[in-house]
Amino acid sequence: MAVAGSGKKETIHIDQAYGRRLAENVIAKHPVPPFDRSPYDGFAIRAKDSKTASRDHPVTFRIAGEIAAGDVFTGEVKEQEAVRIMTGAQIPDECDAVVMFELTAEHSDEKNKYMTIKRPFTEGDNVSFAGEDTKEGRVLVEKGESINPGVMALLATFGYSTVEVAEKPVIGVFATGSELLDVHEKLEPGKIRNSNAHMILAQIERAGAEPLYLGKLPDQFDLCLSAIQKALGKVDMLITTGGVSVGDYDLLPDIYKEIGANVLFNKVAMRPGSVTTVAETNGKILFGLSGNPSACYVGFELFVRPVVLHRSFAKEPHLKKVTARLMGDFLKPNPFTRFVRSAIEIKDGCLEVDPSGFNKSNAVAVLAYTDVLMVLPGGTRNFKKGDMVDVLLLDSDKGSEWPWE
Ligand SMILES: Nc1nc2c(c(=O)[nH]1)N[C@H]1C(S)=C(S)[C@@H](COP(=O)(O)OP(=O)(O)OC[C@H]3O[C@@H](n4cnc5c(N)ncnc54)[C@H](O)[C@@H]3O)O[C@H]1N2
Ligand code: MOO
Ligand SMILES: [Mg+2]
Repeated sequence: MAVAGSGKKETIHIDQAYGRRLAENVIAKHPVPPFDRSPYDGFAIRAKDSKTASRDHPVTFRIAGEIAAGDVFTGEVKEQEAVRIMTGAQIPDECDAVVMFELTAEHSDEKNKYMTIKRPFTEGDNVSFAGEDTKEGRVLVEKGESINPGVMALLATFGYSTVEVAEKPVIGVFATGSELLDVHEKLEPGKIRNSNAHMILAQIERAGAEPLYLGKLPDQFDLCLSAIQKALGKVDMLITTGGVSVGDYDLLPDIYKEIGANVLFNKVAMRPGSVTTVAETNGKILFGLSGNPSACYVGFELFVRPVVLHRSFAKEPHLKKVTARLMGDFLKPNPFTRFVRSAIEIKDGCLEVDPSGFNKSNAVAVLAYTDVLMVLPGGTRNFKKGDMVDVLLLDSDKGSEWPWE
């Protein structure tokens, strides 16, 4: 976690807050509701005045006034008096119950308006009490949590016109590979379009960081070296895809050496993404993700995303782990822990995981239907339909502390 660094805060306007992560606790600055109020359109009464009311002996109240939501009743409510009150309006001090319009009958004479009821009410009937939702001083949402629409409601409730949030780390992205074409270019022999960059830019956004696309680089040492050196000044972290394995044109390992980066690891016992390399130089983290799309995708979610969340004060920065039932056999042996890109659905009240389809490290089609990474531990094999397995949720803003026990 030392290398992961620490997060920075910034203060933003509430209108920009949706989707960001809190850098401060959201505290109830006053009780909610702030005053006893009516949950119905009806009449506020003193419950004791209704004690004798029954079908045969209705009790009559003189209507002493009316209060709309936003108004406050200034008079005094006396014995056998009621005040017309609307939903959300503050209940007059002397009153302690509310009768819905539907349970009253109204009439009037030359001087006054009246209403009658045919049943008694007790103190507190139909009162929405001050503080029943939340008491003052309660921590409602903790620093590090994501600001969802409900949190937006709380920020507004308590007058947070500005809010402290985690600054989004800026993550630069280079796609490396002389075979790469831009998205608008026509296919030509031996070439493919650069899909990883667009995928990673979206993953960066999903993780809550700021993507900075720096372009694609051909597999030429000097060019890559100077581009990476230059880019480091502009970003908090730098992702490259491709060129990280043992091929003649896999230049990243030598580039890390040349810039004197501290390589934290350059292989991981997992599939896909075994070539994932992470290095650090002057407080900047370099993620050397695989060129293979599925391996690149998994490398991001397992290694980059947790760093983003850690810097955003999330207490559980790793992907949320839950269990699911396998929808079909997965018989392949797993010499190393496998993270299978899979879809999920709910069937008979149970989460089911479908790992079917072409699922190699270079697979791209499956990614469009990937909701989870199904975790099959190293040293296992022959998973059967119906087996319970761990899955890591990709679209949840909740996390796990450390999901891969
Ligand atoms: N002799 C060995 N060969 C390989 C090993 C090994 O251990 N020994 N590891 C294999 C594994 S596992 C993987 S994963 C790949 C990793 O390769 P690199 O990260 O070096 O990536 P590249 O060689 O540049 O490209 C691999 C593959 O991905 C395609 N690619 C690259 N960039 C993109 C992009 N931006 N968008 C879409 N596709 C991309 C590229 O054309 C290649 O097909 O190495 C194995 N080899
Ligand atoms: O790193 Mo490779 O993705 O294990 O296939
Ligand atoms: Mg390679």
